[in-house]
Amino acid sequence: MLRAHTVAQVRAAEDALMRTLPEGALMQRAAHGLAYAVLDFLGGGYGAKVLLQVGAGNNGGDALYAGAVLARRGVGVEAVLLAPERAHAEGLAALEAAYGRVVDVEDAQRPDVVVDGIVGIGGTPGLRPDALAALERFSEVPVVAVDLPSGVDADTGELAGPHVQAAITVTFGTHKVALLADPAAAAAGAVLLVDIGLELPEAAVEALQSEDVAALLPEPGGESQKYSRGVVGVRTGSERYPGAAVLSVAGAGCGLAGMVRYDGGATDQVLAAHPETVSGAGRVQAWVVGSGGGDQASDALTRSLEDGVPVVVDADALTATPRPVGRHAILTPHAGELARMLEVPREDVEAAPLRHAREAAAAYDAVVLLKGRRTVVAHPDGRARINTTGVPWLATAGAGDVLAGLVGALAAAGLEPFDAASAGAWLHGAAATLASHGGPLRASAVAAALPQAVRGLRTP
Ligand SMILES: NC(=O)C1=CN([C@@H]2O[C@H](COP(=O)(O)OP(=O)(O)OC[C@H]3O[C@@H](n4cnc5c(N)ncnc54)[C@H](OP(=O)(O)O)[C@@H]3O)[C@@H](O)[C@H]2O)[C@@H](O)CC1
Ligand SMILES: [K+]
Repeated sequence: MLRAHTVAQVRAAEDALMRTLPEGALMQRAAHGLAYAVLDFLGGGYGAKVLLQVGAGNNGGDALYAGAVLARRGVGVEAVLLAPERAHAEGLAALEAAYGRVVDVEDAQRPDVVVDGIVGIGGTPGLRPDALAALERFSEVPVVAVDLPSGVDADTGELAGPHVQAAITVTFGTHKVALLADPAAAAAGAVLLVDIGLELPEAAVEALQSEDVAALLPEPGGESQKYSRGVVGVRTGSERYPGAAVLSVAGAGCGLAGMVRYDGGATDQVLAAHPETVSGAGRVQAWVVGSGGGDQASDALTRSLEDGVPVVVDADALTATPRPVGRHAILTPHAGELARMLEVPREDVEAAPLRHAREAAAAYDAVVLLKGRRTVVAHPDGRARINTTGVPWLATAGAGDVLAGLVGALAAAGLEPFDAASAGAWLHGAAATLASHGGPLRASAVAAALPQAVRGLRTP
């Protein structure tokens, strides 16, 4: 499991650890990790040039100490001090002892890499004009961010004005929430975690990794039969929108549940595309409702909720969902749908997906899966997971139908709604990566790649 913590949690863990260590030891661990990450990024030290952007706090201290390590490895290191009187004194002395140079920004040479040590977890969101001006001098040069891309809100992943856009972020001790949650996570680039020995409490936000998903997936045994593996019922699509039914049944038919039952208005098309589907009402262990259901979606939702089994609620059924609906429901909106459900502008949801997913989970007392580049799964008890698999090509019509069906199959197989939603999002993204091969994809190809994504988890 990849874990992200809040600033308060990191501060408490740092304080506890610092009491047991010699002064400055933690910063040395951080700075060495940072320096070696920069060397890797540069592909070697000699002849390379690095410019440090150094703020007034310990984030700048990390950059200065790392600069000293780099300078001793043959890198030409220059440092711009944004607050010269308050720059980390020992870090600055270390840099100068290694023949690094302090320069005014207009005198700096064009570097191969800019190191962003402007602010870390002590920063307020946004960038001050002097920092912005210093960054703009070499705006085309890749940035390695120290701990966080400066300017983002560490605890929420929200933005408040200008911020650093990093190629990589080297973070210390644990991931910060902003490194997982969009829109800030999109500013972090690839994230490298340097272990500095912190003992941390339960995470504020998690991201499932392949081994977590593998451990959650159902495992058929010799005794298994189709009913014991779970039946997933699908009430999506209509005569007018048969495609939604075909695609959600394709997701539900990923093979992780024992059987798919279709009980909607596009039976002929579903059976033609997926002959293994059983048609008509009957007992199921989870329902999938909403997508392409048009006017009948609300009725399908009501009937499905009456069964008391988990219900995946998508698209047309979302606005008809009672508030609260209860914890057997898994709501799967995209930003526009969540905006309508919460009666807020869509841009507000896009600017703060984690916050809005949590608000909706609390308001509906249900698991909410908010689709996006970084899909958020929020539990009404406050837990949240963020999905990191997938490719931009996955933003395509019908992909959400496949996801709803897949999550339904996992719930029918016995996963808790929170696990079904987050494992479903992970597999959906992994299947999209396989289907894409770096190029465009169709939603049906994502569904077709699901067994391969599952197989990939099982191969040692
Ligand atoms: N603690 C530890 O053991 C370890 C900590 N480590 C490192 O320390 C970092 C935290 O350091 P920190 O607490 O000194 O705060 P930090 O992020 O440098 O920023 C505070 C300074 O920035 C300024 N400032 C604020 N907002 C700003 C803005 N928008 N734009 C511009 N400036 C702004 C603010 O100035 P002021 O508001 O006072 O003018 C203040 O002086 C952490 O992220 C990690 O990198 C590692 O070495 C591992 C061990
Ligand atoms: K930074």
